[in-house]
Order: sequence, then structure tokens, then C-alpha cells
Amino acid sequence: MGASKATAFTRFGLDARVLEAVGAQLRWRAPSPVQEAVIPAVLAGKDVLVNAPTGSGKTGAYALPLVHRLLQLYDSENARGGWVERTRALVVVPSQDLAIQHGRIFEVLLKQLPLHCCVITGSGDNKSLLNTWTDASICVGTPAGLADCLSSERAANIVLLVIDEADLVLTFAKSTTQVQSIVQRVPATAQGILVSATLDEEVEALRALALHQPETCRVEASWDAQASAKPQRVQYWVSRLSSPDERYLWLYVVLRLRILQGRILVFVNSVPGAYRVKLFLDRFSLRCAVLNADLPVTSRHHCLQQFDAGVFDILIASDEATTAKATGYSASRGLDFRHVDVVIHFDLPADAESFLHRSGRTARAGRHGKVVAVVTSDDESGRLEQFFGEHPRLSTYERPRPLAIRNESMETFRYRAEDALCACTLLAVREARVQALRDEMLRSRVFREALLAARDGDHADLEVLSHDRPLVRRRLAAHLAHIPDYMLKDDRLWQVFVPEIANASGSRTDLKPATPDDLNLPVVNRIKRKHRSKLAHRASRQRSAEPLKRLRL
Ligand SMILES: Nc1ncnc2c1ncn2[C@@H]1O[C@H](COP(=O)(O)OP(=O)(O)OP(=O)(O)O)[C@@H](O)[C@H]1O
Repeated sequence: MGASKATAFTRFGLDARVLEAVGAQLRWRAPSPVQEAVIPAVLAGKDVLVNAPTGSGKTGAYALPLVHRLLQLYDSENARGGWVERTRALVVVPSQDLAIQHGRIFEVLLKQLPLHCCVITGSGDNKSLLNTWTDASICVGTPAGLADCLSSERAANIVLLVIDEADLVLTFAKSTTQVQSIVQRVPATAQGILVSATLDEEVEALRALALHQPETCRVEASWDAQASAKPQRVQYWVSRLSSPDERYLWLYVVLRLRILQGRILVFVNSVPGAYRVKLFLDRFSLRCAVLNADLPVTSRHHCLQQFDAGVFDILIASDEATTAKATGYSASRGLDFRHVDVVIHFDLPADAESFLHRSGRTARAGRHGKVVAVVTSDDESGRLEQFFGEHPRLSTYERPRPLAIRNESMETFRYRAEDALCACTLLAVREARVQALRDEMLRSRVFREALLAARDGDHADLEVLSHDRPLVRRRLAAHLAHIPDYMLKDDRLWQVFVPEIANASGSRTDLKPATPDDLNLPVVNRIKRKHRSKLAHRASRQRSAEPLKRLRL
């Protein structure tokens, strides 16, 4: 059943067990263009340099032939007397987050297979994810983690070396010697695969280091190769605002009127900036979370899983590396956010590469998505123009279309937004950040055990930490979740300016605010539910307070 679903993969001659896993575990029906190009080259035993857009399925392009090759080894060694599981394939990724995510993909793929995968990140806080090194055939790790653990003896059996996000591996590794030492320990006969969405001098340096006469698989189409007539999968928009603070009002309006709908990823340049946006949205009961380098890698992974599971629909991400330990963390590179409908560049990134990778978190796996850049000065407008004018990949895309919200819509909500923003002071931001860290610490078993050990089992410090109150109490403003009817009366509120640009290939837009009727519905329902449960609770308390009513005959 599973294998039949993945029939489009059969033409590569992949092992039946791999096809079964593709159909039953991954549920992929047909290969993406990059998989079409890369799988045959890897199966032919060549060294390969893979260059394809973000979200095009590069991980699967090397993971499937890699597992196929290891299964062949497994069969042949079993036939000769017995298979001993040792490290046979090494996957080097730039960050801990990516190592964990790729480890999970292999875990899913290997679920019914006699092979195992381990994750080596060089951090002690993800022990639960670590299988023992020795009994895993595939090892996924960061340069720092692998440089520490990979002895020449362990590396001696490696037949395949993959370096994913190759352009970042050298940038993020503490020194090039870490990567060099890993590559040198791997046998020269091992097949090499280098994967990157961009080609630059870092990739060239790695190519010379790790590959021998490689075949280059450069694929421009991510999914709909034959569908040039279809509307572009990613729509780019730009909103021009008069000042940086205006962005908060804009964000409130586009989210609250549901002009931008679905699962939304908001990119902010700094960590305090990300917390400020969160505090602001919290005031309006818009559920969101912050993904940032302050948090330990396991918490970031948990946050991603919750977002993927739909626990909240708005995720605020910052790329800023705040601690030395977080070097290599990047929310925009390689992380596979599932089904993101909209990416908002709340802050414009410094360079085109970051813009491209942040935008690449939407429209993955052949889906559609929207990317909205918010600019607040001529300088930023110019920078955005430059991104699209000069970057080799961005220059092939349609230019961003202006997305302007009517003044009436903005003015209706201005007072609320400005009032809410006043509460998001520097101190409140700092408290929110400290609170998030404190919560993480208290949740961490390792931290609690270390603290108790240091205090000879005395719980006093732990108690103090868990009952420590923030300096600034956050005022809850539940009423702000609701928009009163008198604010919704003006019909012009529901209009968004979306001027179609000339020869925009007739592309239509689905940017429409919600109707006044359905706008408050979820909030009203929530309030009603809460009210009903409050009444029920009060009634049960009254019952238990009166002995005669409690009496059952
Ligand atoms: N053949 C396929 N059919 C359906 N979905 C697929 C297929 N191949 C990959 N995907 C899905 O596409 C998404 C993107 O894949 P992947 O993370 O490998 O992209 P990528 O090219 O490595 O992106 P990035 O450059 O951002 O790291 C993932 O959710 C993956 O599960």
C-alpha cells in the first residue's frame, strides 16, 4: 500500500524498503525536480554538488539514496557473515536546530528499517534525542559536535559524507579547522554530497575540500517546473509606512481584520524587538510565541513542534545570536516550518541572502505563500529594490506589489494600538525575556538537578526561583480581544488598497479582510464559553457550601 503510493519514485531503482518508507512514513507521492536530478546521480556513486531553491526538497534528495546505499551494505554484510552497526554516513549541518530536525527526518524514514540515526550537537541538553553513537549507522551533527566526537577509528567505516547548508557550515563553524578535521578523518573513498540553496565562495572552498570531480545538480524550479503558466507560488508585497512605530498598528490591523490569514511567521531582527512584538500582540489576545537564540535548542524545537501542530498561528522569529553558545542558530536557514501561509518581514534584513532565506520559510513543498516586507524609510525601500535588482535568484521573481491599508482602517485602531504599545516598555520587554528564560530553566531537569546538587538537596533556592514575581505586572486586557460594533460600522474599513501593477500577468489577489460578522465570532464564542464555565463553577461551589443541597437521598 505504502510503496504503491510512492510509485513515481520506483523509476530510480531505489530499494523496495526505501520506497515503502517514502510511501508509508513520509507520504510523498512524486519526487520534486531537485530529487529527480540528484537521486540518480547519488545512486550512480558520484560526488554531487546540489544547488536548488529553499523548500525544494533537498534533504530528501540525498536522504533517500543514502538510506538505499546503507541498506545495500546491510544486505551484503549480512550475507558475508553479519552486519555490525557502526557509523557509515555522516551528515554535517551548521546548527543544532537543523541537526535535530534532520535527525527526526531520518528517524521517520528508518522507522521500520534495521538502521539507526544519532544526533551529535555538542550540547548536553538534548540527551533524550541522542542514541548511543556506536549503534547508529547515520550520524547527523554540527561541526563542533562532530569535531569533538569523531575519532579516526569511528570515521574509518564512513562511505557517505553529506554537508548540508554548505554555505553556512564554514560561516558558523568556530573555525574552518573543525570542518577540515572532520573531512580529513573521513576516508578519501567516501562519496561526498554538498547541498546549498546559494553558491558562494564558502561553498567553493568546501567543494575543493570535500568533493572529487563532482557532478553539479543545479535546479531552478522548486516544484512546478512545467507550470510556467500557473500564477507564481509566492506573492511578494511591500507595505510602506511613515515610521517604525506605525508597524505595530499595521500588524494589529492586518492580523485582527484578517487581511493576512493562516499561519504567520513574523521576522524581527533583534530578540528584544521580537519580545516587544509578542507583548504587543498579547495585549489583543492574539496567541503567539517567540523563537530566538536565548532559549535552549530543545525549547526551540518544542516551540517549532507546537507551531507545526497548530497550538498557535503566529510565530515571531529572530535570527539574532545572543550568546556564544547560540552561534550557528538561524531561524531562517534550513528550518522546515510546516505550512506557513505568510512571512512578514517586520524588520527588513541587512542583506538579500537573509531576505531570500526568511522568505523561503513559506511556499515550501509546492505550496503557495505570501511574503510581506514592511518598510518605513526611503533607505529601506531602496534596499528592498536592490535585493530584487541584484540578487541572482530574487531578480527572477516578480517585484513586490504595494499593499496599502486604507487610512480609515488604520485610524479606527490607532488609539488601541498606541495605548497597547505604551505598555510594551523596555522594562516590560526585559521582564518578559527573563521570565521566558526562568520558565525554561525551571522546566529543565538538568538545571533542577544541578541546583539541588549544589545546595545539598535543599529546595529553598528552587522555591525562590519558582515564586519569584516579575517587577512589572503585565496588565491583562481581555476586553481588547473584542472589537465593539461601533468600530466596525464604517464600510471603508474593509477595503485594502492593492493596486495591480502593469503586466502583473493578470495575477489576482486573495487579500480580503474578514467580514464584520465573522470577525468577532471566535472571540465572542470564547467569552461565552468562559462565562458559561464560570457560572457552572459558581453553581457547583454554592452547592457544596450548602449541606442540604449536597445531601443525596
Ligand atoms: N517529494 C516530496 N513530496 C512531498 N513533500 C516533500 C517532498 N520532498 C520534500 N517534501 C517536503 O518539502 C518540505 C521542504 O523540504 P526540505 O526541507 O528538504 O527543503 P530544502 O530544499 O532543504 O529547504 P531549505 O533550503 O530551506 O533547507 C518538507 O516539509 C518536506 O517534507
